Amino acid sequence: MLLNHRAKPRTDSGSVRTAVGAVEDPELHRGLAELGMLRDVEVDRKGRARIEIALTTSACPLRESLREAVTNAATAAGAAAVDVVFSTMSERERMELAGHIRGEKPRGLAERTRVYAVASGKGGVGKSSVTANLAVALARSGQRVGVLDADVWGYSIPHLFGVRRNPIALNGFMLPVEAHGVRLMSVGFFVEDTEPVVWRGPMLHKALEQFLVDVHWDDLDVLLLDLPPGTGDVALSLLELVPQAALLAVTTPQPAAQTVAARVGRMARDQRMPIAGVVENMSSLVCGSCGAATSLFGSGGGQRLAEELDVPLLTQVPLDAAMREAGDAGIPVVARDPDAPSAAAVAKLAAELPVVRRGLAGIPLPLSVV
Ligand SMILES: Nc1ncnc2c1ncn2[C@@H]1O[C@H](COP(=O)(O)OP(=O)(O)OP(=O)(O)O)[C@@H](O)[C@H]1O
Repeated sequence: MLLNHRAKPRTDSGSVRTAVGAVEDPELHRGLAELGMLRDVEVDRKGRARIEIALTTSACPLRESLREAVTNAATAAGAAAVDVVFSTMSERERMELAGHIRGEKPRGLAERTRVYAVASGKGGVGKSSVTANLAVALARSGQRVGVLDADVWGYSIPHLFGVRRNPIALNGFMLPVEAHGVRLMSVGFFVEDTEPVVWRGPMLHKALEQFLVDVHWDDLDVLLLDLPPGTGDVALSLLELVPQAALLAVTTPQPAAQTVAARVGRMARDQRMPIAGVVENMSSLVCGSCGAATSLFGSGGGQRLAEELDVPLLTQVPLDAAMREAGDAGIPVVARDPDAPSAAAVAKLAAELPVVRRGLAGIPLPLSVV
């Protein structure tokens, strides 16, 4: 009697399909099968898999990271070799996908999202660096975090996160760009670095509104708003658009910085915006070899501002070359060098960030009755 000794296939198309279907799209945060992005899956007798993935756009910037995730999932399911081929969704399929996403959850911000407006009296005190690092630290603690770069003239969030690409647009809404586990939206994604951006009042308000409403933030735990320095139109527009926001005031220890930061604090008070606390940045310079601390910008500014506003001084971030280098490299220091003194100070801020809610009594809400 002849026995069939042919080896059993290592896997089959059903197992590979199940494994790959569960791979999450990096920006839509749903499985590829659910999103209708997983098309043909063929596995030959030798266990070689050919997998077709339909992208939302042919210029999808996440093509390579998807290829890697799909290959890993198929390999884990037993495929001996994996060939990932990409196609592009038709307009109709994109509309269906948009409807599916929109139908599940409302666009814009979820009601439960905690919003912090990070503000400073003047430029250059490290407001954007604090925002970027706080966001990464919160994301690393397991929270869903977004950053809206509302510093519309001096946007630096794309640079600090090392990303610059157009967000994917899906029939009437945009997906935030994701980096280091944080969802980002910035004017900087739409313009060339050297291009001047000119805003006129109503246009500015409209753009901020779009960034809040037409972006699929998708049920964030925390949204950080990186405000332009000072007390200008952007701050006022955002207060109107996001009435639940709380202020996080960033200052250096210098008396001059503290005085102008106090103005921002008073503006918040006038608008009945709660103040979560004060962050003192560039506090002291710690010598790498001997550990001695030098107060380059003086001392006590953060504490005085906290007392003046009657809120806690949440953390003191030292002047740290690691923070500057990380910013220049486009990798926030919390991710690049978590043991650096500046990273530790921001991690403390993330761990102790107070939850504050504004009492909405007596405040006109941007709602209309239909
Ligand atoms: N704690 C720190 N130690 C060392 N360098 C820092 C620190 N904080 C910020 N910097 C550096 O200072 C510069 C200004 O920081 P950043 O852009 O975050 O300030 P900003 O207040 O947001 O400025 P602007 O409002 O003008 O955009 C950057 O080069 C940044 O890397």
